[in-house]
Amino acid sequence: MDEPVLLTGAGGRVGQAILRGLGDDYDWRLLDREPLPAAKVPDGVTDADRYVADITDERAVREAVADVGAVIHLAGDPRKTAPWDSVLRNNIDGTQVVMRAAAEAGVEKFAFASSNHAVGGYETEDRTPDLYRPEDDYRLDGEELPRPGNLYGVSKAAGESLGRFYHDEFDMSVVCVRIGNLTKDHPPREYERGQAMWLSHRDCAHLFDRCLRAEYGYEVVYGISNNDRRYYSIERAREALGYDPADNSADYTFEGKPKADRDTETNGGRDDDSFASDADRPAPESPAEPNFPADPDDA
Ligand SMILES: NC(=O)C1=CN([C@@H]2O[C@H](COP(=O)(O)OP(=O)(O)OC[C@H]3O[C@@H](n4cnc5c(N)ncnc54)[C@H](O)[C@@H]3O)[C@@H](O)[C@H]2O)C=CC1
Ligand SMILES: O=C1O[C@H](COP(=O)(O)O)[C@@H](O)[C@H](O)[C@H]1O
Repeated sequence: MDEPVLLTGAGGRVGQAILRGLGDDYDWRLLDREPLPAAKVPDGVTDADRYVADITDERAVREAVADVGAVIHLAGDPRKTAPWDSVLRNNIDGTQVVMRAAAEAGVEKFAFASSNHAVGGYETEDRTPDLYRPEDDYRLDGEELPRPGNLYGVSKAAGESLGRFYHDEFDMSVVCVRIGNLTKDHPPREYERGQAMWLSHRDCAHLFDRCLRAEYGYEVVYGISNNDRRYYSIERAREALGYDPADNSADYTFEGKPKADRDTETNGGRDDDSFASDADRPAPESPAEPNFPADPDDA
């Protein structure tokens, strides 16, 4: 892609996984309502390409999307316990502002961070916990209707619907990635559901790279690694996008330790957590903590 790529929510966990993997591969324009410390910004991204703005600010968003070829839209409230006023503002209203601005500016490709929680309602009592185990062959493939298990999931289903609308009305290519559970260096520990939907950092970066490079119309895909345990199919992501994940939660013990003789995740080839290639840059205070209060059951 020759034009810049706008990344919203660039300072967060997913944004940083993408930038650590693909920092050198695109001309990035970064938007976040929190100022990004230098350690979170790839080399070569100028101050002019860093927007400190809320995604509900239409003017700022229009400025940020001008002349970009693609948008990866991550900004929002990621909490599964998020209250309605927050998801309404940050996830639904904010997503509509970003998608409309992108469509009206003639952006070619738009990748939207949807969530496993858009379909959490399929995890019924009679299906769980078997669903999370490798022997179980139940699969969601992205063709099913959304079935949110919480209001956060409702907001993600709304984002998918907005994507459908802006694809149909403006012919913008839209891919909605129902992201599983992103953790760094190892799958979620002692958590069957989390291990079934693990998305490693390098697979996350690779998947969004494919969202920027592949040709598609409107797609809903699952964003998980190649886990033996899984109830999401990654076939559509493979077919439509050319996704070819490298990681598998089965290569780790239930406690999250790498099993012997496996190729441990390399963090996109970088051996630390930051972009600080020169000694003058401050080290990150902490790796990409979410700026909403944590979900109570997240350790
Ligand atoms: N981390 C995960 O495992 C998953 C994440 N997702 C989705 O991916 C996206 C990113 O999630 P994380 O990186 O985990 O969250 P995060 O909380 O670490 O990062 C979100 C970033 O967006 C920014 N932001 C939030 N609201 C904003 C607004 N109104 N205007 C401008 N910036 C705003 C925050 O400052 C933050 O830097 C979210 O949409 C989330 O729902 C979906 C499924 C799983
Ligand atoms: O959408 C999201 O999902 C992941 C995984 O969900 P969980 O119920 O297993 O915690 C969550 O970690 C992330 O914060 C959220 O945005």
